[in-house]
Amino acid sequence: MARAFLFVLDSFGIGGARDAEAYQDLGSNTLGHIAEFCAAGAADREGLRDGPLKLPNMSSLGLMHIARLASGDWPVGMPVPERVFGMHGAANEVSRGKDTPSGHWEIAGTPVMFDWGYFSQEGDAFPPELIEAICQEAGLPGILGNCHASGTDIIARLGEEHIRTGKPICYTSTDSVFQIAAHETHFGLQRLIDFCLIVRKHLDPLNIGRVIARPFIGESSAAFERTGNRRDFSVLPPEPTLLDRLKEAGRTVHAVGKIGDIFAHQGVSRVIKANGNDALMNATLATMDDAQDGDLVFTNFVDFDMLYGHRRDVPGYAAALEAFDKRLPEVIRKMKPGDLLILTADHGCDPTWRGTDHTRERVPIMAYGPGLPNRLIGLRDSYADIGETVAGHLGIAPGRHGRSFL
Ligand SMILES: O=P(O)(O)O[C@H]1O[C@H](CO)[C@@H](O)[C@H]1O
Ligand SMILES: [Mn+2]
Ligand SMILES: [Mn+2]
Repeated sequence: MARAFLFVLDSFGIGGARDAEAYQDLGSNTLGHIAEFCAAGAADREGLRDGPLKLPNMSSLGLMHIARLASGDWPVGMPVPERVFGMHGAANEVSRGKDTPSGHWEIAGTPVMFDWGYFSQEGDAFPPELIEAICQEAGLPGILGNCHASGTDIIARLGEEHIRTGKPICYTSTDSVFQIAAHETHFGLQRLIDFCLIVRKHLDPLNIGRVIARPFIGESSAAFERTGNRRDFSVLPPEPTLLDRLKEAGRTVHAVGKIGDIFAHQGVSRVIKANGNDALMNATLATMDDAQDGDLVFTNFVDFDMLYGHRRDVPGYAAALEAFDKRLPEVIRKMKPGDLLILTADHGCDPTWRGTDHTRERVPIMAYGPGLPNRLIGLRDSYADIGETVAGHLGIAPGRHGRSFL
């Protein structure tokens, strides 16, 4: 039994999704394209990184073999190790949304078998009666934005007008989200959170997955910067997840980073917040020291997606992967006999792809533990196999979806 450590590298897809075409994502491959750019010298950035993508530790856990299995090609310019350790494979997503909650809930054994609500791509994104209702309830003069946008672009474009008028910036994406950007001091962080809660209530009938608070600071367009005070207000998962099942069995679920928010705090025993992948890794390592036999430590590493994937920043994404990889031995050193570590992702966000949205891809599964056999677990039909593997490892009853690969 011992403990389970489940790490989601947010948006670290590996291409090859069977249904990618339906999302206009045929050919997208987050790892594959980053490796290609790096090998071609197109991801060099002075003071940050250069040359081919270097992920020796994840490669030892089977990443190269997984990539070839999932998309047919070895990642360009990356050595293939002779020996790999642990169990490794790739998974398809059965949930229809290529978004964070769908991905995480499916990883936790609960696929999303219904369609989320989405906002219009043409004209105004939000229905006028919704805007009227939320502004009236919050006592606001109106909103800015009302469109599909990239979060950093829209604050650069509308942030000054927001400060002048007091109107929050509301935008969406191809995810089922209503995002609200507002200045931390001019508008106020608490006021932003209160507004999000009002909006959350009005969106439940529209089946929108998340309202996200996007606070920022700075005094002019060029200086605006989003802060670590982001908050996600999610609807509840459609069924009890692995987290609820563990909690019910008396286990402690340690949720590091945005995991608590993603699960609307259902099945979460402890929330450990940290801002940035490095701080998230530190928090995870500290939590590994606290975790008892039978516990789950569940961490989301958000920077890959938020800072680099959506921003279409290939050198940034590559450097973040290399930094993560470098710290993996610290994790391995903390593992005790009987522990299980699984690295995976929730969807893709290919930084070389058009637009700024997620991409429909397969995700890697790298499972490692002292004494775990070394073998390929193939292409899994659902991310739910990951949650069921954790359930089996921690000795709780199987759930309704997926099956353990142990
Ligand atoms: O462009 P930003 O604000 O980072 O938004 C991105 O982040 C959202 C939530 O992860 C996604 O839906 C995507 O739109
Ligand atoms: Mn995500
Ligand atoms: Mn995202």
